[in-house]
Amino acid sequence: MADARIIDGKAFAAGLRARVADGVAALKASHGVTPGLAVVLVGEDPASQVYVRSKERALVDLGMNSFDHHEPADMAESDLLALIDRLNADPAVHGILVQLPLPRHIDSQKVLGRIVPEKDADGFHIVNAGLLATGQPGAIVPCTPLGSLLLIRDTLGRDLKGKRALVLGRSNIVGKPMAQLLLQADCTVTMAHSRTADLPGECRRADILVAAVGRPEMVRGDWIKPGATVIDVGINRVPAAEPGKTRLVGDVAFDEAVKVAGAITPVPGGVGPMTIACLMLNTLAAACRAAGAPVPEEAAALGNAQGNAQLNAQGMAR
Ligand SMILES: Nc1nc2c(c(=O)[nH]1)N[C@@H](CN(C=O)c1ccc(C(=O)N[C@@H](CCC(=O)O)C(=O)O)cc1)CN2
Ligand SMILES: [Mg+2]
Repeated sequence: MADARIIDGKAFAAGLRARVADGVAALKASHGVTPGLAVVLVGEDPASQVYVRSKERALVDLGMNSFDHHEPADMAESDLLALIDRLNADPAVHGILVQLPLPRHIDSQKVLGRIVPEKDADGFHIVNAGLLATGQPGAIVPCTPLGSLLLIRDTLGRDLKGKRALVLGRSNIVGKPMAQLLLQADCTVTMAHSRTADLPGECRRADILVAAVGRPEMVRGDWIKPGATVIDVGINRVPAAEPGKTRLVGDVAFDEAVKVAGAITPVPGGVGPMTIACLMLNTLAAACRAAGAPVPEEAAALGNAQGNAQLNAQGMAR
């Protein structure tokens, strides 16, 4: 069997960013509105600093406003909540992003829950989770699962009806929303996790396998159904062969899986770049909603007939 097609998330993300830039220009021209995202970073975690810088650069590159709030690690939770309140009230701010993880003395759920749902660019608020779970078009969808769905659609086409999908991992920010998106796309969805019996057997039944457990190379080649589409959400840093160096691996043993799968995302260069591109898309969508302009279809990402009918009714489908 030929090796799997490598799904180029970096290239797809570049195309998506170009479409977002076009949408930003169109919104400026039609409504005189420049989308703006407040980027809140608390503390000096080096990885978070890198991600936040990439987000701020992407915003400016695509013609949007970046409102940067870099706060000290010992910031009081009450001060962070007060900052969120100010951003909620600011009409120039269409989206608010609080980089995770937050320092341990701050209750992340409390902070994320303080963001008004319509500015929740990450889609982490329980109102957005509820809208997604009930299949409503106004949901802001978390960036990593949204990006994963866009890659799956690009690989398999938009009709995913009847496909068996397995989501490995049950986090609120990846596993659960990913399962909801696949369910709405009419897949038969299984959620698996560390306590699942016969995990390899469950995986082997899946036409679409999304791995989001945070365990380096846990999914082996012989866990994969021949020809399956494999989406590897894991970003794990492990020691490299060269002493003192590290390298990135996913949750899937890529060298084994590539020989069995039909298509597979690499790490790096697969799902990762989609996360920031989808944050840009969600920011544009939030600004469109605030301005009463049509929302880009990719941001809604409802793959089912019901969702598309709802979108058509609002003149949003492409
Ligand atoms: N508020 C949020 N916090 C965090 C999120 C998030 O979506 N919202 N996700 C992660 C970090 N993250 C963005 O914030 C992120 C992680 C990875 C990548 C990425 O492009 N990865 C590259 C590899 C990068 C490298 O070499 O280290 C890839 O996979 O190709 C983008 C964004 C946690 N926090
Ligand atoms: Mg990747």
